[in-house]
Amino acid sequence: MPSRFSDAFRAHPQQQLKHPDFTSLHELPDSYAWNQRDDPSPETFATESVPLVDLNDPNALQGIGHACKTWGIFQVTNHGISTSLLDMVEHTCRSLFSLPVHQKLKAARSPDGVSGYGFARISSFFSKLMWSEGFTIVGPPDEHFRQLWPQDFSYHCDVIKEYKEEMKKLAGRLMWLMLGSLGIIAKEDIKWAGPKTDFKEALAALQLNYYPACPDPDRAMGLAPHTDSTLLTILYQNSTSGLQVFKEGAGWVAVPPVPGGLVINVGDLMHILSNGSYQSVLHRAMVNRSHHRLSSAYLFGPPSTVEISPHPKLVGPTHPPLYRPVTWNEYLHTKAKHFNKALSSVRV
Ligand SMILES: C=C1C[C@]23C[C@@]1(O)CC[C@H]2[C@@]12CCC[C@@](C)(C(=O)O1)[C@H]2[C@@H]3C(=O)O
Ligand SMILES: O=C(O)CCC(=O)C(=O)O
Ligand SMILES: [Fe+2]
Repeated sequence: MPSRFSDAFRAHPQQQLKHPDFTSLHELPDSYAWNQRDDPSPETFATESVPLVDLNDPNALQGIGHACKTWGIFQVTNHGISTSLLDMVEHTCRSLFSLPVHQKLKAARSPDGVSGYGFARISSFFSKLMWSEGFTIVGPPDEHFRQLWPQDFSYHCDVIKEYKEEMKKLAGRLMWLMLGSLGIIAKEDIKWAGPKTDFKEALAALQLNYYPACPDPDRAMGLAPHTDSTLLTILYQNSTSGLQVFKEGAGWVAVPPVPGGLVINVGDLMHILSNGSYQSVLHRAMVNRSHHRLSSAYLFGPPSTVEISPHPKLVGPTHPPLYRPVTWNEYLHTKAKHFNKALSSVRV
Protein backbone atom coordinates (compact mmCIF):
# COMPACT_ATOMS: atom_id res chain seq x y z
CA MET A 1 0.00 0.00 0.00
CA PRO A 2 1.59 3.32 -0.99
CA SER A 3 2.41 5.55 1.96
CA ARG A 4 0.12 8.26 0.55
CA PHE A 5 -2.82 6.26 1.86
CA SER A 6 -1.75 6.88 5.44
CA ASP A 7 -0.96 10.56 4.77
CA ALA A 8 -4.65 11.13 5.41
CA PHE A 9 -4.09 10.67 9.13
CA ARG A 10 -0.90 12.70 9.47
CA ALA A 11 -2.85 15.94 9.74
CA HIS A 12 -5.26 14.37 12.25
CA PRO A 13 -3.15 12.27 14.64
CA GLN A 14 -5.14 10.06 16.96
CA GLN A 15 -5.04 10.71 20.68
CA GLN A 16 -3.12 7.89 22.43
CA LEU A 17 -5.62 6.19 24.74
CA LYS A 18 -4.71 3.77 27.48
CA HIS A 19 -5.41 0.19 26.44
CA PRO A 20 -7.28 -1.68 29.14
CA ASP A 21 -7.07 -5.32 29.98
CA PHE A 22 -10.78 -6.01 29.45
CA THR A 23 -10.56 -9.32 31.32
CA SER A 24 -9.73 -7.41 34.52
CA LEU A 25 -12.85 -5.19 34.32
CA HIS A 26 -15.74 -6.78 36.21
CA GLU A 27 -17.90 -3.65 36.17
CA LEU A 28 -18.39 -1.12 33.41
CA PRO A 29 -16.20 1.91 34.18
CA ASP A 30 -17.97 5.24 33.79
CA SER A 31 -15.70 6.10 30.85
CA TYR A 32 -17.35 3.18 28.94
CA ALA A 33 -20.98 3.92 29.93
CA TRP A 34 -22.87 5.46 27.02
CA ASN A 35 -25.68 7.50 28.60
CA GLN A 36 -27.68 8.27 25.51
CA ARG A 37 -27.89 5.05 23.57
CA ASP A 38 -30.80 5.57 21.24
CA ASP A 39 -32.18 2.03 21.37
CA PRO A 40 -35.40 1.49 19.46
CA SER A 41 -38.20 -0.60 20.92
CA PRO A 42 -37.46 -4.35 20.70
CA GLU A 43 -40.33 -4.83 18.20
CA THR A 44 -38.37 -2.90 15.59
CA PHE A 45 -35.81 -5.67 15.39
CA ALA A 46 -38.38 -8.27 14.43
CA THR A 47 -40.17 -6.42 11.63
CA GLU A 48 -37.52 -6.13 8.94
CA SER A 49 -34.42 -8.05 8.00
CA VAL A 50 -31.40 -7.34 5.86
CA PRO A 51 -31.62 -9.04 2.43
CA LEU A 52 -29.81 -12.32 1.82
CA VAL A 53 -28.44 -12.94 -1.70
CA ASP A 54 -27.25 -16.31 -3.01
CA LEU A 55 -24.46 -15.46 -5.46
CA ASN A 56 -25.23 -18.65 -7.41
CA ASP A 57 -28.78 -17.45 -8.04
CA PRO A 58 -29.24 -16.22 -11.65
CA ASN A 59 -31.19 -13.26 -10.18
CA ALA A 60 -28.33 -12.23 -7.85
CA LEU A 61 -27.73 -8.97 -9.76
CA GLN A 62 -31.33 -7.82 -9.30
CA GLY A 63 -31.28 -8.88 -5.65
CA ILE A 64 -28.11 -6.88 -5.04
CA GLY A 65 -29.51 -3.82 -6.83
CA HIS A 66 -32.65 -3.90 -4.71
CA ALA A 67 -30.69 -4.45 -1.50
CA CYS A 68 -28.29 -1.56 -2.27
CA LYS A 69 -31.16 0.80 -3.08
CA THR A 70 -33.32 -0.02 -0.09
CA TRP A 71 -30.82 -1.02 2.62
CA GLY A 72 -27.22 -0.25 1.63
CA ILE A 73 -26.34 -3.65 3.08
CA PHE A 74 -26.96 -7.34 2.38
CA GLN A 75 -25.59 -10.75 3.26
CA VAL A 76 -24.22 -13.18 0.69
CA THR A 77 -23.92 -16.95 0.56
CA ASN A 78 -22.14 -19.07 -2.07
CA HIS A 79 -19.48 -16.36 -2.29
CA GLY A 80 -16.61 -18.76 -2.96
CA ILE A 81 -14.57 -18.06 0.21
CA SER A 82 -13.96 -21.40 1.87
CA THR A 83 -15.12 -22.08 5.40
CA SER A 84 -11.65 -23.34 6.23
CA LEU A 85 -10.09 -19.97 5.27
CA LEU A 86 -12.70 -18.11 7.35
CA ASP A 87 -11.94 -20.45 10.27
CA MET A 88 -8.21 -19.76 9.91
CA VAL A 89 -8.80 -15.98 9.92
CA GLU A 90 -10.97 -16.35 13.00
CA HIS A 91 -8.23 -18.38 14.66
CA THR A 92 -5.63 -15.70 13.84
CA CYS A 93 -7.94 -12.97 15.28
CA ARG A 94 -8.53 -15.00 18.42
CA SER A 95 -4.86 -15.68 18.83
CA LEU A 96 -3.99 -11.98 18.32
CA PHE A 97 -6.51 -10.51 20.72
CA SER A 98 -5.87 -13.07 23.44
CA LEU A 99 -2.21 -12.02 23.67
CA PRO A 100 -1.30 -10.07 26.84
CA VAL A 101 -1.84 -6.30 26.49
CA HIS A 102 1.89 -5.53 26.70
CA GLN A 103 2.51 -7.89 23.78
CA LYS A 104 -0.24 -6.36 21.64
CA LEU A 105 1.14 -2.91 22.38
CA LYS A 106 4.40 -3.92 20.68
CA ALA A 107 2.40 -3.62 17.45
CA ALA A 108 0.47 -0.49 18.47
CA ARG A 109 -0.74 1.84 15.74
CA SER A 110 1.26 5.07 15.86
CA PRO A 111 -0.81 8.25 16.45
CA ASP A 112 -0.50 9.36 12.82
CA GLY A 113 -0.31 5.84 11.33
CA VAL A 114 -2.85 3.52 9.82
CA SER A 115 -1.69 -0.06 10.58
CA GLY A 116 -1.48 -1.79 13.93
CA TYR A 117 -3.25 -2.45 17.20
CA GLY A 118 -5.46 0.12 18.89
CA PHE A 119 -8.83 1.67 19.50
CA ALA A 120 -11.07 2.42 16.52
CA ARG A 121 -9.96 5.60 14.78
CA ILE A 122 -13.41 7.10 15.28
CA SER A 123 -12.92 7.08 19.10
CA SER A 124 -11.76 10.70 19.03
CA PHE A 125 -15.25 11.84 17.97
CA PHE A 126 -16.92 10.43 21.09
CA SER A 127 -16.61 11.32 24.76
CA LYS A 128 -17.14 7.70 25.86
CA LEU A 129 -14.85 4.76 25.11
CA MET A 130 -15.82 1.75 23.01
CA TRP A 131 -15.79 -1.79 24.38
CA SER A 132 -13.53 -3.17 21.67
CA GLU A 133 -10.03 -3.58 20.37
CA GLY A 134 -8.95 -3.38 16.76
CA PHE A 135 -6.06 -4.25 14.50
CA THR A 136 -5.73 -2.53 11.13
CA ILE A 137 -3.72 -4.13 8.32
CA VAL A 138 -2.71 -2.05 5.31
CA GLY A 139 -0.03 -3.63 3.16
CA PRO A 140 1.98 -6.63 4.37
CA PRO A 141 1.43 -7.44 8.07
CA ASP A 142 4.91 -9.02 8.52
CA GLU A 143 6.61 -6.35 10.65
CA HIS A 144 3.77 -6.08 13.16
CA PHE A 145 3.13 -9.82 13.23
CA ARG A 146 6.82 -10.49 13.96
CA GLN A 147 6.43 -8.32 17.08
CA LEU A 148 3.28 -10.17 18.14
CA TRP A 149 4.34 -13.74 17.47
CA PRO A 150 8.15 -13.93 17.23
CA GLN A 151 7.96 -17.74 16.75
CA ASP A 152 5.07 -18.38 14.39
CA PHE A 153 4.40 -15.04 12.71
CA SER A 154 4.82 -16.48 9.21
CA TYR A 155 1.80 -18.79 9.62
CA HIS A 156 -0.43 -15.83 10.54
CA CYS A 157 1.06 -13.71 7.71
CA ASP A 158 0.21 -16.45 5.20
CA VAL A 159 -3.38 -16.65 6.47
CA ILE A 160 -3.87 -12.89 6.15
CA LYS A 161 -2.20 -12.76 2.72
CA GLU A 162 -4.41 -15.52 1.35
CA TYR A 163 -7.49 -13.92 2.88
CA LYS A 164 -6.69 -10.54 1.31
CA GLU A 165 -6.18 -12.15 -2.10
CA GLU A 166 -9.48 -14.01 -1.91
CA MET A 167 -11.29 -10.93 -0.61
CA LYS A 168 -9.92 -8.84 -3.48
CA LYS A 169 -11.35 -11.29 -6.02
CA LEU A 170 -14.72 -11.30 -4.28
CA ALA A 171 -14.72 -7.49 -4.00
CA GLY A 172 -14.09 -7.23 -7.77
CA ARG A 173 -16.96 -9.61 -8.48
CA LEU A 174 -19.29 -7.67 -6.17
CA MET A 175 -18.20 -4.38 -7.76
CA TRP A 176 -19.30 -5.59 -11.21
CA LEU A 177 -22.58 -6.87 -9.79
CA MET A 178 -23.27 -3.56 -8.06
CA LEU A 179 -22.23 -1.56 -11.13
CA GLY A 180 -24.24 -3.87 -13.38
CA SER A 181 -27.30 -3.32 -11.24
CA LEU A 182 -26.83 0.43 -11.80
CA GLY A 183 -26.76 -0.15 -15.58
CA ILE A 184 -22.96 0.22 -15.84
CA ILE A 185 -22.20 -2.92 -17.79
CA ALA A 186 -19.44 -1.93 -20.22
CA LYS A 187 -16.13 -2.82 -18.58
CA GLU A 188 -14.48 0.23 -20.28
CA ASP A 189 -16.74 2.45 -18.20
CA ILE A 190 -14.57 1.87 -15.14
CA LYS A 191 -11.06 2.34 -16.59
CA TRP A 192 -9.30 1.92 -13.28
CA ALA A 193 -10.54 -1.68 -13.10
CA GLY A 194 -7.49 -2.33 -15.32
CA PRO A 195 -6.93 -4.24 -18.59
CA LYS A 196 -8.17 -7.51 -17.10
CA THR A 197 -11.08 -5.69 -15.37
CA ASP A 198 -10.02 -7.37 -12.12
CA PHE A 199 -9.41 -4.20 -10.05
CA LYS A 200 -5.80 -5.29 -9.67
CA GLU A 201 -4.63 -1.82 -8.57
CA ALA A 202 -7.43 -1.35 -6.04
CA LEU A 203 -6.45 -0.58 -2.43
CA ALA A 204 -7.83 -2.18 0.68
CA ALA A 205 -7.48 -2.25 4.45
CA LEU A 206 -8.30 -5.18 6.68
CA GLN A 207 -9.77 -4.27 10.05
CA LEU A 208 -9.87 -7.04 12.69
CA ASN A 209 -12.28 -6.26 15.54
CA TYR A 210 -12.60 -7.91 18.94
CA TYR A 211 -15.48 -7.21 21.31
CA PRO A 212 -14.84 -8.86 24.69
CA ALA A 213 -17.78 -10.14 26.78
CA CYS A 214 -19.05 -7.13 28.74
CA PRO A 215 -20.43 -6.98 32.32
CA ASP A 216 -23.02 -4.31 31.38
CA PRO A 217 -23.74 -4.66 27.65
CA ASP A 218 -26.87 -2.48 27.67
CA ARG A 219 -24.86 0.60 28.56
CA ALA A 220 -21.77 -0.18 26.45
CA MET A 221 -20.96 0.38 22.79
CA GLY A 222 -18.68 -1.93 20.76
CA LEU A 223 -18.19 0.29 17.74
CA ALA A 224 -20.09 3.59 17.49
CA PRO A 225 -22.39 4.39 14.54
CA HIS A 226 -20.44 5.17 11.38
CA THR A 227 -20.43 4.62 7.64
CA ASP A 228 -17.36 3.14 5.96
CA SER A 229 -15.44 5.42 3.61
CA THR A 230 -15.10 2.60 1.07
CA LEU A 231 -16.64 1.57 -2.22
CA LEU A 232 -17.76 -1.58 -0.46
CA THR A 233 -16.90 -3.49 2.69
CA ILE A 234 -16.97 -7.28 3.12
CA LEU A 235 -17.53 -8.23 6.75
CA TYR A 236 -17.06 -11.62 8.32
CA GLN A 237 -18.61 -11.98 11.78
CA ASN A 238 -18.32 -14.99 14.07
CA SER A 239 -21.42 -16.66 15.47
CA THR A 240 -22.06 -13.96 18.12
CA SER A 241 -24.50 -11.28 16.94
CA GLY A 242 -23.83 -7.57 17.48
CA LEU A 243 -23.89 -5.79 14.12
CA GLN A 244 -26.83 -3.39 13.66
CA VAL A 245 -27.73 -1.10 10.78
CA PHE A 246 -29.85 2.01 10.79
CA LYS A 247 -32.80 1.98 8.40
CA GLU A 248 -34.95 5.04 7.90
CA GLY A 249 -38.41 4.33 9.30
CA ALA A 250 -37.32 1.13 11.07
CA GLY A 251 -34.52 2.27 13.40
CA TRP A 252 -31.65 -0.01 14.37
CA VAL A 253 -31.97 -3.45 12.79
CA ALA A 254 -29.84 -6.43 13.83
CA VAL A 255 -27.78 -8.27 11.20
CA PRO A 256 -27.63 -11.78 12.64
CA PRO A 257 -24.73 -14.00 11.60
CA VAL A 258 -25.68 -16.41 8.79
CA PRO A 259 -23.55 -19.59 8.89
CA GLY A 260 -20.91 -19.27 6.16
CA GLY A 261 -22.34 -15.90 5.10
CA LEU A 262 -20.62 -12.55 4.59
CA VAL A 263 -22.08 -9.08 5.07
CA ILE A 264 -21.58 -6.52 2.30
CA ASN A 265 -22.04 -2.79 2.91
CA VAL A 266 -22.21 0.13 0.58
CA GLY A 267 -19.52 2.67 1.54
CA ASP A 268 -19.33 6.43 1.03
CA LEU A 269 -17.34 6.20 -2.24
CA MET A 270 -20.00 3.95 -3.79
CA HIS A 271 -22.57 6.46 -2.57
CA ILE A 272 -20.68 9.12 -4.56
CA LEU A 273 -20.05 6.90 -7.62
CA SER A 274 -23.74 6.00 -7.81
CA ASN A 275 -24.71 9.69 -7.39
CA GLY A 276 -26.67 8.84 -4.26
CA SER A 277 -28.64 5.90 -5.74
CA TYR A 278 -26.87 3.49 -3.40
CA GLN A 279 -26.52 5.16 -0.02
CA SER A 280 -23.80 4.23 2.42
CA VAL A 281 -25.22 2.53 5.48
CA LEU A 282 -24.90 3.71 9.08
CA HIS A 283 -23.92 0.75 11.26
CA ARG A 284 -22.65 -0.03 14.74
CA ALA A 285 -21.55 -3.03 16.81
CA MET A 286 -23.11 -3.92 20.15
CA VAL A 287 -21.59 -6.20 22.79
CA ASN A 288 -22.65 -9.29 24.65
CA ARG A 289 -22.68 -10.24 28.35
CA SER A 290 -21.41 -13.80 28.04
CA HIS A 291 -19.80 -14.14 24.61
CA HIS A 292 -16.99 -12.28 22.98
CA ARG A 293 -17.41 -11.34 19.34
CA LEU A 294 -14.93 -11.21 16.44
CA SER A 295 -15.30 -9.56 13.07
CA SER A 296 -13.04 -8.79 10.15
CA ALA A 297 -13.85 -6.01 7.71
CA TYR A 298 -12.24 -5.92 4.26
CA LEU A 299 -12.45 -2.23 3.32
CA PHE A 300 -12.20 -1.94 -0.46
CA GLY A 301 -11.49 1.25 -2.39
CA PRO A 302 -9.91 2.62 -5.57
CA PRO A 303 -6.17 3.08 -6.29
CA SER A 304 -4.74 6.17 -4.61
CA THR A 305 -4.66 8.43 -7.68
CA VAL A 306 -8.17 7.61 -8.94
CA GLU A 307 -10.83 10.26 -8.47
CA ILE A 308 -14.28 8.90 -7.71
CA SER A 309 -17.17 11.01 -8.95
CA PRO A 310 -20.79 10.38 -9.92
CA HIS A 311 -20.64 8.07 -12.93
CA PRO A 312 -21.45 9.87 -16.24
CA LYS A 313 -24.08 7.21 -17.02
CA LEU A 314 -25.98 8.26 -13.88
CA VAL A 315 -25.78 11.98 -14.53
CA GLY A 316 -27.91 14.03 -16.92
CA PRO A 317 -29.98 17.19 -17.25
CA THR A 318 -32.50 15.90 -14.72
CA HIS A 319 -29.84 14.22 -12.56
CA PRO A 320 -27.03 16.69 -11.88
CA PRO A 321 -23.90 15.34 -10.16
CA LEU A 322 -24.42 15.59 -6.41
CA TYR A 323 -20.79 15.16 -5.35
CA ARG A 324 -17.45 16.54 -6.45
CA PRO A 325 -14.63 14.17 -7.50
CA VAL A 326 -12.45 12.87 -4.65
CA THR A 327 -9.61 10.39 -4.27
CA TRP A 328 -9.88 7.88 -1.43
CA ASN A 329 -6.95 9.51 0.31
CA GLU A 330 -8.56 12.94 0.11
CA TYR A 331 -11.82 11.50 1.38
CA LEU A 332 -10.09 9.83 4.34
CA HIS A 333 -8.64 13.28 5.23
CA THR A 334 -12.16 14.70 5.14
CA LYS A 335 -13.48 11.80 7.20
CA ALA A 336 -10.72 12.20 9.80
CA LYS A 337 -11.79 15.85 10.15
CA HIS A 338 -15.57 15.77 9.73
CA PHE A 339 -16.40 12.11 10.49
CA ASN A 340 -20.09 11.42 9.75
CA LYS A 341 -20.47 14.81 8.02
CA ALA A 342 -17.73 13.95 5.47
CA LEU A 343 -20.17 12.97 2.72
CA SER A 344 -22.15 16.20 2.96
CA SER A 345 -18.90 18.16 2.93
CA VAL A 346 -18.08 16.88 -0.60
CA ARG A 347 -21.58 17.64 -1.93
CA VAL A 348 -21.67 20.23 -4.69
C1 LIG B 1 -9.01 2.61 4.94
C2 LIG B 1 -9.58 2.83 6.08
C3 LIG B 1 -11.03 2.86 6.33
C4 LIG B 1 -11.12 3.10 7.82
C5 LIG B 1 -9.91 3.91 8.08
C6 LIG B 1 -8.85 3.11 7.34
O1 LIG B 1 -7.66 3.81 7.16
C7 LIG B 1 -8.53 1.81 8.08
C8 LIG B 1 -9.58 1.47 9.10
C9 LIG B 1 -10.99 1.76 8.60
C10 LIG B 1 -11.97 1.89 9.76
C11 LIG B 1 -12.50 0.55 10.29
C12 LIG B 1 -13.47 0.84 11.46
C13 LIG B 1 -14.48 1.92 11.13
C14 LIG B 1 -13.76 3.14 10.48
C15 LIG B 1 -14.74 4.31 10.28
C16 LIG B 1 -12.53 3.47 11.29
O2 LIG B 1 -12.44 4.25 12.21
O3 LIG B 1 -11.46 2.73 10.81
C17 LIG B 1 -13.11 2.68 9.19
C18 LIG B 1 -12.42 3.75 8.33
C19 LIG B 1 -13.34 4.27 7.25
O4 LIG B 1 -13.97 3.47 6.53
O5 LIG B 1 -13.42 5.48 7.11
O1 LIG C 1 -17.93 -5.67 13.98
C1 LIG C 1 -18.81 -5.31 13.23
O2 LIG C 1 -19.84 -5.93 13.06
C2 LIG C 1 -18.68 -4.01 12.47
C3 LIG C 1 -17.26 -3.65 12.14
C4 LIG C 1 -17.20 -2.41 11.30
O3 LIG C 1 -18.17 -1.75 11.10
C5 LIG C 1 -15.91 -1.98 10.73
O4 LIG C 1 -14.86 -2.60 11.02
O5 LIG C 1 -15.93 -1.02 9.95
FE1 LIG D 1 -17.83 -0.27 9.52
